[in-house]
Amino acid sequence: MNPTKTLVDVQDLTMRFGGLTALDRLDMTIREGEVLGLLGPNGSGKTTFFNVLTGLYKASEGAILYNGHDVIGKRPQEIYRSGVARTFQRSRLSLPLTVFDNIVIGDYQHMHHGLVFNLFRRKAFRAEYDAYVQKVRELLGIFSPPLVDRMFEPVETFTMIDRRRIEVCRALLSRPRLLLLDEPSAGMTHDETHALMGDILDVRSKLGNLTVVLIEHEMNVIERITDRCVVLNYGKKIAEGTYAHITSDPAVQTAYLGEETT
Ligand SMILES: Nc1ncnc2c1ncn2[C@@H]1O[C@H](COP(=O)(O)OP(=O)(O)OP(=O)(O)O)[C@@H](O)[C@H]1O
Repeated sequence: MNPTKTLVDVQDLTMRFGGLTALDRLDMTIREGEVLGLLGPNGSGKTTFFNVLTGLYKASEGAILYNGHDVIGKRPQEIYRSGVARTFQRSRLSLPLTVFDNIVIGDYQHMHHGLVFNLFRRKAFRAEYDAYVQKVRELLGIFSPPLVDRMFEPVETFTMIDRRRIEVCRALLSRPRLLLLDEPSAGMTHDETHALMGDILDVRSKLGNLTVVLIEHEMNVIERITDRCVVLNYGKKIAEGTYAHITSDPAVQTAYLGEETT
């Protein structure tokens, strides 16, 4: 891990939806190993940036160089396989399914699934299944040990914070190099958020080479866990730097409050 190395280089990135410009000639970098906060008022383009970076949307103009290669035009699975994983603002868990099923679902393209494979290669299927059980057990053991013994229980029996943990584990299953977290604290109490952020910092130090970009409205979370922040407004970058730097920036205060504060 090299904290001065640029992992993602965003160049002149523009995303238009009809007449609306959600990202407007955005230039920014994500450094290897950092926790970067992506901030901005509602509708400023934060989630759109994640959607472009993960291949869900194709940018109108510009480039995103991830590890030196432009991801624009690549399929989401290709980008995922190259080491970019994410969580979503709204929960995407299937509540009746177990923790295990929910975690491996994200990785299903790697599995040799399919009727023919299952029918004629039962042993191979069993071996693959067992390997996944082992992988999930290991990951839960690192990220959230109390969940290990409950990995075959349905997600609907878990608390909100555990559900969020399960979503983060799903994103971590592929052992990504870049983890994108879209408002992980949404719908949780202050204490739950505090605990989840502690887990994320913890897993980062245990897994080693992991870069994190965090979209978050809770400023105390941003202050606690980010190394650097980028602030967007109307799809443009209006500030960049440490938490102390960006919160004292008049342009940021204006964007959030509608007027400058002293
Ligand atoms: N698929 C889409 N089609 C049309 N407009 C979209 C689409 N996705 C996003 N937008 C618009 O792009 C702008 C940026 O949205 P985006 O969701 O990226 O903002 P955000 O900063 O993540 O906001 P929030 O903090 O509320 O989640 C908004 O005006 C939004 O309505």
